[in-house]
Amino acid sequence: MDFLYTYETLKLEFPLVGPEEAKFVILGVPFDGTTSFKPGARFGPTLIRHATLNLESYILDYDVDIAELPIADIGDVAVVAGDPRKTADRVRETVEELKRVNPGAIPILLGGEHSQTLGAVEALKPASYVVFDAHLDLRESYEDNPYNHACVARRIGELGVREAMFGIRSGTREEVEYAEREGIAWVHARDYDFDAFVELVKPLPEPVYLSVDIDAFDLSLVPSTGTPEAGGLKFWDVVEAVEWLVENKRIAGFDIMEVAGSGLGDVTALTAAKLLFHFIGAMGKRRP
Ligand SMILES: N=C(N)NCCCCNCCCN
Ligand SMILES: [Mn+2]
Ligand SMILES: [Mn+2]
Repeated sequence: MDFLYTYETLKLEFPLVGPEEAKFVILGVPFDGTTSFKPGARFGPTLIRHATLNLESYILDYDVDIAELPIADIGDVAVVAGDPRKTADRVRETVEELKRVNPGAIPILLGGEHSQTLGAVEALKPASYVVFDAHLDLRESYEDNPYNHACVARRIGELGVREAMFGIRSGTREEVEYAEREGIAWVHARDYDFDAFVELVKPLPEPVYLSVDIDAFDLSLVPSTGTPEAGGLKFWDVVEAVEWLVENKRIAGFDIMEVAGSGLGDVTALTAAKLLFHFIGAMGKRRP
């Protein structure tokens, strides 16, 4: 099947199925047009796919071989250079097209900057948005653009989607006050633990869209990202939360965003690829 806005790319190395029969559908969004500090997230989708070549498809934690699961990869979205809204429109239209041909598919976005999560959320209309991020992303506008990566959670909340954020350690006073006014729950990275995650996420309505801005992890794991911040989360802390979420909530979609880098085998892409495999593996382990 051909999508209006996608083109073929490097693929994962195990047998992939078509988007019509897949359970998981990977879509790259190589966009970094509003990156404000470190560029390179446009290379994220390719770097993550390449990093997966280094990993075993068998997830020994779960006794699941994801190569046996129905996964499709529909390539990357053709971005509109410098325009986060028009590119997110293409993401939205691509995900809408996918859901028309395969309503049961779970889209997995590989970014590319966080602004593009909006397109997937607009298409999927989840009841809740659970996000791991160093940043609140609740700015009204940043660098004269309301669709800047620093505004994505505000745009999503304006759609009426409930939000819970984890790993936060950066934001403005206005964003903190906005979160307070709007009842947006967030946990500072220094206060994060599994119990705090379950306590906030358990009452959220389903389905849930799970977004991981890779800068939620500690800087040692993700040196190549758009707006790096020290003092982040540990890898297995996030995986443990993902496992609980997958087991206890219906998932509308998933993404791993803000993976930048300039070379193959980049540490940040390896972290993202491992997380990707654990998400798919945990979904594969879940009772039908
Ligand atoms: N959501 C985000 N990634 N936010 C980052 C926005 C840019 C913050 N730089 C502020 C620099 C002030 N000197
Ligand atoms: Mn961030
Ligand atoms: Mn973000």
